Amino acid sequence: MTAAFQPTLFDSAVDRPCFRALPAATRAHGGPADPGAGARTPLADGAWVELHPNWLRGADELPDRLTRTVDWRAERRTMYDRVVNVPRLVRFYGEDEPLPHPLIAQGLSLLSARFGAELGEPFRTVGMCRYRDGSDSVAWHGDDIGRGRTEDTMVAILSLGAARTLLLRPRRRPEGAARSASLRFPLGHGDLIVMGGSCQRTWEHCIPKSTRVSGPRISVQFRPRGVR
Ligand SMILES: O=C(O)CCC(=O)C(=O)O
Ligand SMILES: [Fe+2]
Repeated sequence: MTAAFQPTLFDSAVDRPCFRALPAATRAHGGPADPGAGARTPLADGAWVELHPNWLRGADELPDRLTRTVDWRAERRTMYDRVVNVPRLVRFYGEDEPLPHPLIAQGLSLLSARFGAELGEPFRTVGMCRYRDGSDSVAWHGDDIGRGRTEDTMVAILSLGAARTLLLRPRRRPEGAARSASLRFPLGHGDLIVMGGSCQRTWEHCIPKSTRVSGPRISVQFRPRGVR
């Protein structure tokens, strides 16, 4: 008997993209060093993070589709006295702007349904980054342009395509102390990470460059009004 690949009814059902229901928040025990999957991990200074692996399942064609259909923008930024290329492509969809795919719109409303009551408002904007390869990255920062600088908020990120690692570290560093190790969140295709509480102003996150990246990645960031 040959071991040829035979798609089954079950496979085709799995192939249809669908969002997994997000479990109600449960608190992880053991503190920040143990970010348990699906659980809310409290971090120092009123920040927290939730990781939901495989939130979006079966959307294998979505990264290519977005790559082709989104009008990606290359940005340039002044760093000290030089103008440099931002090492990723971006596209920001403001409130009420048509979103580039129905799954992105569905994700936005599912996040609002799940977190809106606690957040006190819906998610409204969608930012997207395209990391073409392991030399694309985003440097340490908090999403603190706007309300994230002064208020608690939430930023939810859906990761598509190649796996990349998101790092988180506290901004505060006791005088003279070495920086504590950053927390590592490996994000694969379909995974969701939600940063909440004071995370954008008391912690920083980044996607470091890596030589061990298997291809392009797109991140989809869902934010409430006035957070960027
Ligand atoms: O690509 C990611 O997962 C992070 C993107 C990010 O932090 C941002 O655009 O503010
Ligand atoms: Fe960010």
